[in-house]
Amino acid sequence: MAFDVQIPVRFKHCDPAGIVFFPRYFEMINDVVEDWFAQSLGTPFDVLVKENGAPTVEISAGFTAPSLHGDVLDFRLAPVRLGRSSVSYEITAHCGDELRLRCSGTLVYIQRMGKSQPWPDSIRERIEAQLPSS
Ligand SMILES: CC(C)(COP(=O)(O)OP(=O)(O)OC[C@H]1O[C@@H](n2cnc3c(N)ncnc32)[C@H](O)[C@@H]1OP(=O)(O)O)[C@@H](O)C(=O)NCCC(=O)NCCSC(=O)c1cc(O)c2ccccc2c1O
Repeated sequence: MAFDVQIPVRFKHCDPAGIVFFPRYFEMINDVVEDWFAQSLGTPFDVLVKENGAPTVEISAGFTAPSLHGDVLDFRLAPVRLGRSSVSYEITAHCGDELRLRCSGTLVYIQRMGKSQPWPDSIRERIEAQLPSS
């Protein structure tokens, strides 16, 4: 099961050529992950960061076509591997039928500013239910 969210391309995302500048894609990707936690895993980041964190330890992306101011991007996040404290995901963004980006990332549940911690059961159960084999 995947998590879907739309992000409109705004003026703030674009370079002077009118296309999305790549760091803005990484901010969008983080927004998608934040929305996934809040809407699908039952843990908004503002709650999570009070005593914990979820920093990214690995991320890679490929950009297959430019996005323009006014485009609406359909982001899809799917968790692909769940470990003791880590989760790996894949994200795609399409505009209509056109693929704009692919991203793979891993984040780790930590004690605030500290070491990795096992996922709480409430989050683990929700991620497990979304893995491809479920
Ligand atoms: C995150 C670390 C503290 C982990 O180090 P630690 O020594 O505690 O744990 P391990 O090294 O044993 O690994 C635990 C776990 O992670 C997997 N893992 C580690 N590195 C990688 C990697 N490169 N690729 C893939 N997987 C990796 C490892 O296999 C283990 O998996 P298990 O599932 O088996 O447990 C330490 O790595 C660290 O501090 N890294 C730096 C992180 C960082 O600075 N990232 C830069 C951006 S910060 C950021 O993105 C961010 C920060 C926040 O505070 C957030 C808070 C809330 C939400 C989002 C945040 C956020 O995005």
